[in-house]
Amino acid sequence: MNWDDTTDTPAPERLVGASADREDQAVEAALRPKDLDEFIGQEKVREQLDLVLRAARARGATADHVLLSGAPGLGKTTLSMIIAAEMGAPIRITSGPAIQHAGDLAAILSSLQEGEVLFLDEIHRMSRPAEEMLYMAMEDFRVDVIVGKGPGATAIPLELPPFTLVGATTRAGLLPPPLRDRFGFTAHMEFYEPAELERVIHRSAHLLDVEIAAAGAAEIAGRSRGTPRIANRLLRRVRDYAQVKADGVITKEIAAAALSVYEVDSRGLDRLDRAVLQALLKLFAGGPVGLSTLAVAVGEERETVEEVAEPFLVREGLLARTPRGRVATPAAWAHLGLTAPHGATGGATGGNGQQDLFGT
Ligand SMILES: Nc1ncnc2c1ncn2[C@@H]1O[C@H](COP(=O)(O)OP(=O)(O)OP(=O)(O)O)[C@@H](O)[C@H]1O
Repeated sequence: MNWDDTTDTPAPERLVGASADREDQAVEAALRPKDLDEFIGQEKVREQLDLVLRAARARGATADHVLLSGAPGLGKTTLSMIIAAEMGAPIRITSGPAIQHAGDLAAILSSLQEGEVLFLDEIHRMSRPAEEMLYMAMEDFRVDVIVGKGPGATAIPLELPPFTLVGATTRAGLLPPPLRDRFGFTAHMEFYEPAELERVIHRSAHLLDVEIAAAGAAEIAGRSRGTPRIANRLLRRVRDYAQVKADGVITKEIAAAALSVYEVDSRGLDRLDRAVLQALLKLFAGGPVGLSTLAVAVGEERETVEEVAEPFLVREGLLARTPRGRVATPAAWAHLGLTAPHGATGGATGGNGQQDLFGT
């Protein structure tokens, strides 16, 4: 496998952050499923992809270009490697931010072997000229390399061997339609169900040679935010705790105790998520409150609250973004074990699910 990615390794992140930190990158290779049968969940995507790949193999052809969209850590890189493995093809890995000039892309494309899989992560972040070069490469397996500058510049056509582009994006909506249309198969990856994450955790525990009880895996799965990468990361932290504080076996109690040390609660909220909810409930009676005011109250940047904490709180149904500001839902009061003050705009009558939240 070839790594062309020259972007910086991201700094270590929150324990429940979905992007890969350095430790993830070091261990993930060992935990990646190697073929479609080993890949857990995403049934529809697997079934459809299986058909696409089998048909291409039967024709002796290169597989169609594939676009994978979905949040970080759901298995896009893993699937691209599986596509290459299933096609018996080598894979080259790069990313949109690493391709700033059309020449960068031309260099990669012109060195591809026949049938090779080119994985382009964060394809929505590629520069415009590179993107335009990619259109022709995808469609005609040809690029025009521009030599020289100004009026004397000439385009030299360069034939490419047939290849399969696997593009990955967290933001499919940001892709220009001409690019989106050139993919023969598009798959959207969903967040995983807790039962699927339990299977991911059991599989990883087996590979890491860690003993884990079913209830221990369920405890970790429930806190993993629907994301295999987070499940694997939490498993490693729980393994440390089990090794230091117990006999190395992960039980439900050990998992819960370990994750409370790391301040990851029963729904996967961390310190920042809870600070935002607590401020919203305790200082602003559940809202509505403006984002900037909320950010000042928790001592964080506005962007941090908006981009780091809020998406998961919204997805979990704990916080709503309304035109009048941020509002806590009844589930938020219940989750923090608080009772809404009578008459609070974002108010509920407590943790019993009765509420008049949007009735005002
Ligand atoms: N379906 C799955 N079954 C088992 N393990 C999985 C699955 N999906 C992902 N994983 C594990 O989760 C980790 C992260 O997966 P991967 O790197 O493929 O995510 P990604 O979507 O490419 O993330 P990013 O968008 O940050 O590049 C890997 O270690 C992989 O082993």
